[in-house]
Amino acid sequence: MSKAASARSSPGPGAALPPAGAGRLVDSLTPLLHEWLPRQRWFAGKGRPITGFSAVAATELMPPAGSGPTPGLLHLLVRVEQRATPDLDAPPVPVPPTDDCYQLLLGVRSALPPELAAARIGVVDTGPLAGRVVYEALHDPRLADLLLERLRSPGALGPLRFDRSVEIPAGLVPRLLGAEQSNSSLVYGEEYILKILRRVFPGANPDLELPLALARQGSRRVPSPVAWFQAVDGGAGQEPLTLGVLQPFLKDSEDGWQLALRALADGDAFTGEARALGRATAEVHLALAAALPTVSLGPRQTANLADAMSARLDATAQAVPALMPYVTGLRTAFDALTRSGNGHGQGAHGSGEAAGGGPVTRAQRVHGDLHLGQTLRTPDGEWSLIDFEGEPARPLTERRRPQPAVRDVAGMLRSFDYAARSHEPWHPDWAERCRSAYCDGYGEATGSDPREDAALLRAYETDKAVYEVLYEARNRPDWLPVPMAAIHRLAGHQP
Ligand SMILES: Nc1ncnc2c1ncn2[C@@H]1O[C@H](COP(=O)(O)OP(=O)(O)O)[C@@H](O)[C@H]1O
Ligand SMILES: O=P(O)(O)O[C@H]1O[C@H](CO)[C@@H](O[C@H]2O[C@H](CO)[C@@H](O)[C@H](O)[C@H]2O)[C@H](O)[C@H]1O
Repeated sequence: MSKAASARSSPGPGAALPPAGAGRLVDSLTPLLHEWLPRQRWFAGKGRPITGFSAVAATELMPPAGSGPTPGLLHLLVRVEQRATPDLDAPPVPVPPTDDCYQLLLGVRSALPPELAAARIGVVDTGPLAGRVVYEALHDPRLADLLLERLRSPGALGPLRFDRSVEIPAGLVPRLLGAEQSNSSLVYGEEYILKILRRVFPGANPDLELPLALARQGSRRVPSPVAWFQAVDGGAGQEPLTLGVLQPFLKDSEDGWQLALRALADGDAFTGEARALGRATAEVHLALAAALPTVSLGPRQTANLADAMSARLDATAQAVPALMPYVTGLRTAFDALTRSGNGHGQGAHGSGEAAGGGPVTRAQRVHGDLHLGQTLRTPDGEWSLIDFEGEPARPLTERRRPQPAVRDVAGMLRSFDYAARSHEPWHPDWAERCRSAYCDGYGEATGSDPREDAALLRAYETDKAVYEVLYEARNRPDWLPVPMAAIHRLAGHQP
């Protein structure tokens, strides 16, 4: 971030509220947030009652007007406390209490025009905004425009710091992308896309950190960030929270998921694209390994990896009882990681022996949640990777740890299976051929086929399918049969 324009005081109105004011504001919004927040797709704490809201920071990007049509824009960082309670319809499970921090951008008006009706959160009862309507600001072009203005002129505003690495043109017309996301994104003038992170954490967010590192490396496989904003004043030595990243918008690109479904519908093989995707993934991995530290995982760390996968399996089976009959079969994939002589450790990403014997696995920074929906093919036929946030449900420290690169390969292999399974009739051969072509392409670019790391690949594929079971149970219960079919296969049950 050192090359970025440095923070200096920012033009225009706006100010941070003092802690007491921020607290009063969030208290007055609490009844509305209770009702609205759990309904948002990006709210990660679904299925558990909210026990409280508290203010981390509140900043007026545009102070609410006393009256008249001018909208105010409030930037809130809100801590959401949730009790440890049973999850879904499952028997009690040890889901620990959480207090996650969410980023909210709220518009404030005295009356909401009809075109913003869908963005309405509600009318505030008490406190400084009593009688005003608050709404999801990203739906309001005037407020989306204001956010871009902040990014165009780097500087500090209370706890918020806006940085940019290039000049950004003014007057780009904003549009909000569809709601099916873990975060929220605004496209400006079909030239840039601003991703607003919703659940935010102290520490460098890989969604900014990795594209910046790849840009330094000269990688053309990832759109490089041109501006970003953070909260820097988290108190008591807390690291900054990454809040948003602006990147070039890949106009007229299509994502790999849509293209794969279209190929299935048209009876096309998709193997050429799968091979190209394998090469693109490999190129990103090579660039990440060159840009950021890599480590070797010895037998003990590999055993820890297997234990963590096993623990996730147990916790998920508690939360989603349909997984229970498969636990023993699935665990064999994790147990195999701790045995030597099983093909693990022979490929490019797991090579050599530890001093005391046993395999050594190479680990590096990875994408962490790679699937077809995270790939974009531009009109010139090139593939890019996006969304380096990692699996949103995992802690940031875990997501930022170097990991075996086959983890991403496994994610993409799962995705070909997902695509085939979500098409009627099911085409298992289509998925098999794509999976194979993807590994071929990956091997061509790295000189080593990921299938050589058979045990590691199977373990990661199993771990990913377990993650997907929980993800679908929480977010899209209708999709649960898709990962469950893979669970059936990976556990060694008869078709
Ligand atoms: N640079 C880009 N160019 C074009 N479209 C993009 C770009 N980045 C993201 N998108 C689109 O925005 C969607 C959401 O972005 P993503 O980073 O995956 O957000 P989330 O973490 O909320 O899922 C993607 O599925 C893709 O369609
Ligand atoms: O929101 P993100 O894109 O960061 O990722 C989450 O949502 C994904 C679904 O939108 C989910 O991916 C799963 O479904 C995909 C099809 O919609 C499929 O291609 C993936 O293979 C499958 O894992 C992802 O796991 C989740 O983290």
